[in-house]
Amino acid sequence: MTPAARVAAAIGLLDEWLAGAPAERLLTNWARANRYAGARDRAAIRDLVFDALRRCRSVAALGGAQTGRAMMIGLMRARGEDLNVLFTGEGYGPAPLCEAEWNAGLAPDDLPELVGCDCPEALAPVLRDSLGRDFLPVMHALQDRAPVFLRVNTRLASLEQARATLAAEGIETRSHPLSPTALEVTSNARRIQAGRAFADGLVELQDAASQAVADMMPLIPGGRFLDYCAGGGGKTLALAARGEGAFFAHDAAPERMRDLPDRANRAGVRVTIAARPQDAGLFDLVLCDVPCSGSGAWRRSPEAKWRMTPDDLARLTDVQAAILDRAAGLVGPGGALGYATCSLISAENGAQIDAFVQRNPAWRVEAERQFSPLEGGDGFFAAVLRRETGEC
Ligand SMILES: C[S@@+](CC[C@H](N)C(=O)[O-])C[C@H]1O[C@@H](n2cnc3c(N)ncnc32)[C@H](O)[C@@H]1O
Repeated sequence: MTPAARVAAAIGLLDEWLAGAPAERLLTNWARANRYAGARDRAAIRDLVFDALRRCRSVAALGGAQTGRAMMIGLMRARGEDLNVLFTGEGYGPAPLCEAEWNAGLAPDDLPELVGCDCPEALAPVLRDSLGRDFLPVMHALQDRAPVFLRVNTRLASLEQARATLAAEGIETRSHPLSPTALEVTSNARRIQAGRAFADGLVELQDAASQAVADMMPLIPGGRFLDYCAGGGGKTLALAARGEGAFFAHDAAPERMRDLPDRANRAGVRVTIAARPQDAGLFDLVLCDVPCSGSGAWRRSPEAKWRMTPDDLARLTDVQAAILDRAAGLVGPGGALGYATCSLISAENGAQIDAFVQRNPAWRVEAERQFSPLEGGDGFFAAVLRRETGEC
């Protein structure tokens, strides 16, 4: 496909997204319906769609309308591309711009602040409150693609061994200060999942701040550890790679853990799926990586930024509080309760922990940390709590 034909495909997909369809499903269906498109075309179209979604407000304003076509015009304007080359109407490319389109759209310097930083209007007050002076730098950081990070499975390889195996496949990496197991991929990220290092369990795809959250969780040798909101099991595997013990994974939606047994096998660790953790005894650590706004990960999942409402946020904070209260009952004497979100919003983070301690005065905060996208990884929050009296 020509670059112009890819732009035309992205325009169609963005129109469907604006009508309410989820981006991932649209891209999958598009690939099925257009078998002539190769892997490079699919990747390029995906990048165009996601680049536009990260900057949905600003590219629509630069293009002059909230349509797929205007968003692509706006994105190309933001990139300084020549619209006469991409919008020719030749082959499968989009039609040339009409007079009105040439004149439509704001200049970059005229974008209102929230539009220019692609902040959702309804969540702007809580984001401003939560981020303080970092509000604008963080919102601007979330307009760009996230770096690709790997977690080295130090049970199977050292950082240097993993780097060498990756380099032999043309995948260049560098270490990252957020976690001693993190490698930032600097070239050929698309080769990772087909490569040896990945197939042999030496590395997993995992954001560096997500790894740092797992690093913060206290493990004791031979202990019993529960990942209470395990999802795909990224944090379960990061914990299990750190030491010996019995690792359990639970999720209210067990189908999300479908791939976890295979991933654990590949990583050389054992993870027990706990359908009813309340029947599995007490634990030395219960980690609650709770459902959240995902605001720290909006670079990876940009549509969540535009679809989340303040009501959704209020519902989520209720769920988070209920999960913490339930999980606290699964922690044994002297054990720890871990809490994590990939959120930048304090109602889901520090305020949630403060409220938990108010409801449960026997617990104290042992560690607490907000990770900012300005540090390179996703925005994450993590806290470790311990019951002071040892009673349960
Ligand atoms: C942020 S995701 C977890 C991501 C995962 N820990 C990882 O690192 O890949 C939150 C998970 O919480 C699960 N969840 C939602 N409500 C829950 C509940 N009441 N109890 C347990 N899990 C819940 C969701 O199904 C979802 O998989």
